[in-house]
Amino acid sequence: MIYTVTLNPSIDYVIKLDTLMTGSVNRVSEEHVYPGGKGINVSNVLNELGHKSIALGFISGFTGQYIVDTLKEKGLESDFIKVKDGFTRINVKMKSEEETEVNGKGPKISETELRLLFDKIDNLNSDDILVLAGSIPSALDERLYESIMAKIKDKNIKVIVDATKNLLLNVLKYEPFLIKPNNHELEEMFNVKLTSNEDTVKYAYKLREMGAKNVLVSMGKDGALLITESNEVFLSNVPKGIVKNSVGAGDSMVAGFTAGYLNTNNYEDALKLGAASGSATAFSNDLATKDYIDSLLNEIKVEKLENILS
Ligand SMILES: Nc1ncnc2c1ncn2[C@@H]1O[C@H](COP(=O)(O)OP(=O)(O)O)[C@@H](O)[C@H]1O
Ligand SMILES: O=P(O)(O)OC[C@H]1O[C@](O)(COP(=O)(O)O)[C@@H](O)[C@@H]1O
Repeated sequence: MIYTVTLNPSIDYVIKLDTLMTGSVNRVSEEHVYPGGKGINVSNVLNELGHKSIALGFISGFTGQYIVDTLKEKGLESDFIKVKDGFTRINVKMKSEEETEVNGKGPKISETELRLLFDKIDNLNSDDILVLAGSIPSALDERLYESIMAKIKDKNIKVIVDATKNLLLNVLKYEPFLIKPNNHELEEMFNVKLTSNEDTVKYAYKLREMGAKNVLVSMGKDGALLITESNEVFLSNVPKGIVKNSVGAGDSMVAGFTAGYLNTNNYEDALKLGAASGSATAFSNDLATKDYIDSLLNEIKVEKLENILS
């Protein structure tokens, strides 16, 4: 079974405005509400691609209930822990000339509630896949993903981590199966400016050397680079399309990659399905549908880059 963990889910309130003017009243031209948070998005797109998963994490209040209800309506399985404090956050995504995001903080998680999550993770078996994705509520320890991985390290579970900075760097010693930073997060981690594929591969390879088995760097409209566990390097393009809402593109890529790998055990196929899923979401208001992903697949070209690792 695939388990996704979203410690800090969200309702994504996506609005479109012709112009965003700070300091004045703005009126939206379009508005959409989606259950969000990285692990939940991964579960959604996995479901589209025919792979069942169980969404774990913490929810709270009326906003949390909306997430549970919506996932249920879509036929997704979840096993969230209901926390007492506050409410599941609302993340505002504003689309005008530029994309502006305001992400909420999320509720406080108590020690007892956290222990309940560890109990659930304790029940995972060696054939399972665990996706740890997104930020953690501010009151929780930055080493939380690390503690989860330490707990399951002898179980041979494939762990996929999509997180930033120390949250990600701290887990590398436990050799996650896949990590997916985007190019900006990679720059931030090494305090560098990446100006070429060679540069990106160089820094992505450092994450391989620090323990990650496969490193997938998503680069928005410039596609994605993958360094596999046998140090093969692949570059994927992006298909043609009009960007509507790139929120969730990275999560869709993680889901597509995971589904592709499970389908054929082949990293090129995984990258292709990941790239098609990411772009299909970027070209949609909501997350990608299977039909749309399938229709973009034959436009995805994956190129093997030789002699790029020095
Ligand atoms: N503007 C875009 N045009 C086409 N494809 C895109 C676009 N933005 C994202 N994608 C696809 O989705 C993937 C993940 O997007 P990215 O923005 O890099 O991730 P994240 O959401 O984690 O920042 C990209 O590697 C690409 O395949
Ligand atoms: O947990 P974080 O890092 O605050 O991110 C949460 C946000 O990320 C998303 O999961 C989208 O992530 P991506 O655009 O990186 O795929 C939104 O649904 C959510 O609002």
